[in-house]
Amino acid sequence: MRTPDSLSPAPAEALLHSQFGGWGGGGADGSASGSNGSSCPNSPGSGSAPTASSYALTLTPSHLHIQRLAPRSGKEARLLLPLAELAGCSCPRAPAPPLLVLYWYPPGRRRKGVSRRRQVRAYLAESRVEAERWSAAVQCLLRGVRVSSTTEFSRSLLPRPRRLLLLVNPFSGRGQAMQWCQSHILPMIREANISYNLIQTERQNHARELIREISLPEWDGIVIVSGDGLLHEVINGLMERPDWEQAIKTPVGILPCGSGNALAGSINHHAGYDMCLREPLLLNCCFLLCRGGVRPMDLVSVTTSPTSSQNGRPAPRRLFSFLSVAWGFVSDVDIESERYRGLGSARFTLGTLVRLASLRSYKGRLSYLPPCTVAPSPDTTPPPQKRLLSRSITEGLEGFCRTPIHRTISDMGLSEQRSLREGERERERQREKEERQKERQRRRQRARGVGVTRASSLAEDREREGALEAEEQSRACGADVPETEEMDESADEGMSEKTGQSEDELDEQLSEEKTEDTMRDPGAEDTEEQREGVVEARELSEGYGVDMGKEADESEGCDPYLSEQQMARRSMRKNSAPSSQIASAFFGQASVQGSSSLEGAASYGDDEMDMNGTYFQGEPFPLDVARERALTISSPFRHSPPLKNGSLANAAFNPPRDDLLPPLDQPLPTRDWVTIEGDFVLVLALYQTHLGADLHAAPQAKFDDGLIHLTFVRAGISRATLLRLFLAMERGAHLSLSSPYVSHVPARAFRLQPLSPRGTLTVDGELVPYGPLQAQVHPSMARLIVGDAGVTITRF
Ligand SMILES: Nc1ncnc2c1ncn2[C@@H]1O[C@H](COP(=O)(O)OP(=O)(O)OP(=O)(O)O)[C@@H](O)[C@H]1O
Repeated sequence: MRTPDSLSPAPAEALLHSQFGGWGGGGADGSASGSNGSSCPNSPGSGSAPTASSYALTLTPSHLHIQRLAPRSGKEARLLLPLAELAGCSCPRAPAPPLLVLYWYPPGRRRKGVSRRRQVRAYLAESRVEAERWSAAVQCLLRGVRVSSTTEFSRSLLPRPRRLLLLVNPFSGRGQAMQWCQSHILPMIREANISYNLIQTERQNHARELIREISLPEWDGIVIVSGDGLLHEVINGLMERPDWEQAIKTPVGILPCGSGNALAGSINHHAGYDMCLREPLLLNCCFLLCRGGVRPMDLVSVTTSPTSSQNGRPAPRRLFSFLSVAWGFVSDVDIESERYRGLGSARFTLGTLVRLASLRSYKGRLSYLPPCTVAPSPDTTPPPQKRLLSRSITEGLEGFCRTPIHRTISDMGLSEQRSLREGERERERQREKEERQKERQRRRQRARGVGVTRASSLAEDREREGALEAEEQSRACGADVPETEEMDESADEGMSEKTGQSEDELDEQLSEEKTEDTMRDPGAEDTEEQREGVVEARELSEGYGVDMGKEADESEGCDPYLSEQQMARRSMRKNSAPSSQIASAFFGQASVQGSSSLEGAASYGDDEMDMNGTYFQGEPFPLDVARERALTISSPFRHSPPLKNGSLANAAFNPPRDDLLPPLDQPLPTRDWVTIEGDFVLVLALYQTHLGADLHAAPQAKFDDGLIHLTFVRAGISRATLLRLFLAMERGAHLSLSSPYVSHVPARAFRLQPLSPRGTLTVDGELVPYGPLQAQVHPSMARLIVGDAGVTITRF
């Protein structure tokens, strides 16, 4: 029996005080308690019986104080039972004896993976009326009913029992969902006096269809017993209803039976519990569900590339996400590790090792809108005037590790330029030129070992491209091309970003692991090591009894082991891919293939899926500068009609507008947006604290902070550093890991334009068409059942 320091409640705190007899006698401490449900006093014929013990019970708003009176009363015979650890309470009907039954789930010892234990404690009241009074009082406190020491407790004070719709995916995770329902979930839910209806899903999208149709007022909450994928269906089913505004306010909950269980990990963390997996995690989440606290949760509206034509015209798809958007390493691991599903959450560990062994990078452009800056108070110095014409330059990426850079905007601001007077333009050009020179100077210093990495600017890429092409032409004509400083530098920059001896790598090699290889070093040793890595991963997987199959890998156009020259040229061209290509993809323009593959337009409508379920584009992005400029000065999105797209297009209602984003086929606003362009190992947008139950990837996130937490890792990072990043992520300690390749920034919206022709994109772990994608947060749109921790807004 636990003996806390101050056991006796202050008299003013006491709501009820009575004497009870003992029941059952199974407790090791001699108290009348049963445990683990084997002798549940709910069933009169269960074999339990009155004992000779007697107890004094005192109920306060936060605790139940239990003092054994006989035999052996005293300090050591006291128990302080926090109501926060009770799942429920009951008074079995006649002919059962008048019992007060408490269902207590104290947390396990604070050790990783130790589960909370179920204990049933029963006390025999003098009369049924007394037992019911106590039961009502405890339930009032558990349900948040306002009470005081003068309250006359009775059943009539209680709100009606809660009703939950449980949706179970029997195939999630390792296929244990139904078994865990029987053994853990349903017993606890019954003890909490919750009514439920359980439906097993029969196929993908079954839950989504169901949620679109059902009458929602009948339910106090929709709870999925599965992984995150099924909740994604439910959220989207709710958003596809004509009454979506009301429907999305239905509290949703999750009982983790999947492989990743990211949202469950976030709920577990929010409640203040230690990280755990499998049954301990399930018990924690089920317990929190029974407690019933509800919080607002942000949703992120994601617009993806179209997959199919509607009336001959491809339309973008829109969906709602509660967890993440991933591109590169994270989504690759997620999708490719499907084949190891039998391993449960270990599938991600294995998938990570396999992907690390053959690390890929992807070209692309990431633009994001940082959170609003706080309006300056009158006495503060006004912020420096924004540069009117700026470029997509990212300086000092190491600074990104902690602070967002807000000042960088795209170079597509032709509409802004128009408003400049001639003189201003001239001064601006001059300033730009000076800045470019300074930048070159800085880069030279960095290349000597003290620098930081940078993203290539669109304008500079074009410059380089032009210079390179001119050089090529001259060479083709047999001309002797003078190697000016400008040319040297451009080529050098271009090459340095593409080769194993990049300035960034120099940094990292110098600072942390001089002997380590980097992923894009084309050297023979590197390739050898990669092969070894694959072999190791294969051996590991064989150890698990898993057939790894053939790696889907290294498609044309993104082979990291091309010659330096090829790499530099190819990437220069692709980095310059403009937003016009998105437009042409949507509207089928410029679909004619030119003689050069670079002149054709990519068509997202032609997305294909390979054997691994990976979407890829048939063609790389071509460059169409004229079209891009035309689009750049087109009208801003604010005047455009609300999006009507994807599965929501046919509905006779308006889904919430993405007011921060233009349509996907139009350029982003020039103000406030930051654009980073180059080679990425991964881009991850997360809005929960956890990416998996054991991956604390965004410790700073809150359910309703109105933020998307972006993490991006740029090419050049070594495998060792990437592995360290993921290992540190388990503890949420990765934010302090300093690498110039790793950046963490908050955002309200972002756009991702993959420029590599092949890759995987996932939303909440579900595969979506590969191609441009954009997203915007909609703060506090949904409601999540999270239990008691934090500020409880309401109870369901
Ligand atoms: N009865 C079913 N049969 C086949 N697929 C289903 C069924 N019910 C749901 N699905 C789909 O299965 C996919 C995976 O489900 P879910 O995410 O719940 O499990 P998981 O992948 O094991 O977990 P996690 O997403 O946490 O890794 C989802 O896309 C979901 O839509």
